[in-house]
Amino acid sequence: MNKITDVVMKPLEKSIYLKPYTMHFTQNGQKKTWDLLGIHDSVAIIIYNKLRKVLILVKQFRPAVYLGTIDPQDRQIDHPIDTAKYPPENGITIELCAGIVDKQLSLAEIAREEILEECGYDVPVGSLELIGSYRSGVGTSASVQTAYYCEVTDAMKVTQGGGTDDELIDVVEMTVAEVKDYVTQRDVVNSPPSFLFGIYWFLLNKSSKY
Ligand SMILES: Nc1ncnc2c1ncn2[C@@H]1O[C@H](COP(=O)(O)OP(=O)(O)O[C@H]2O[C@H](CO)[C@@H](O)[C@H](O)[C@H]2O)[C@@H](O)[C@H]1O
Ligand SMILES: [Mg+2]
Repeated sequence: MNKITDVVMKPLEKSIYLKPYTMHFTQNGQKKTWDLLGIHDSVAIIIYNKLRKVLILVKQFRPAVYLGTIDPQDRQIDHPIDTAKYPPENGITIELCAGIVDKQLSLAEIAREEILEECGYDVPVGSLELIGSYRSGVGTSASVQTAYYCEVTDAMKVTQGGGTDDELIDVVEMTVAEVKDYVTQRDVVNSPPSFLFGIYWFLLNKSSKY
């Protein structure tokens, strides 16, 4: 996919993607604090190619997932990460096509753009079926993610996809049987809860129709 080298952790200085805070509050008269990260809202799309009966998914290297595979004593600031001991491939996930809400467009328009940029399908915005919105996390960061369902055909495929600018994304196709095996495996599923939600939503609401 792509070769990851020269990995080293540095302290966060400033970021346009996340804002660290401590919230101070009083609950039932008791003073408390909670450490938090402010992050963007997002959209995610379950894409089904109805002609070839495959789900269209994305595979990419996720630094946060990779970090989670590294023992705390081996990820100290300014100490190079041993990529022989911790293979970067362990940071590669399978996910729904998804993107952050960072433009003045409707959520459905942002979803349409992500489908085109990441997966290469040019879909009419009206073909997106709204599934619903939920909290992306509740511990240290929480934003709203809105999920859509979209059916595509090969005639809508206009590019290879793969993301924009410096994004490196592989488009992956999985049959319903393959995705069922993937989400029910005993090993850790290297995918976020939003992916599991989307796949189970599809299996419950759509897959029996095909
Ligand atoms: N912390 C960071 N540091 C540096 N660059 C960053 C960054 N966050 C974003 N970026 C940049 O912005 C781009 C954002 O990509 P997307 O809009 O496709 O969102 P993404 O799929 O990562 O997350 C969406 O999809 C996944 C689900 O698969 C959700 O977990 C997530 O909340 C949602 O926003 C990245 O490719 C990168 O260039
Ligand atoms: Mg994305």
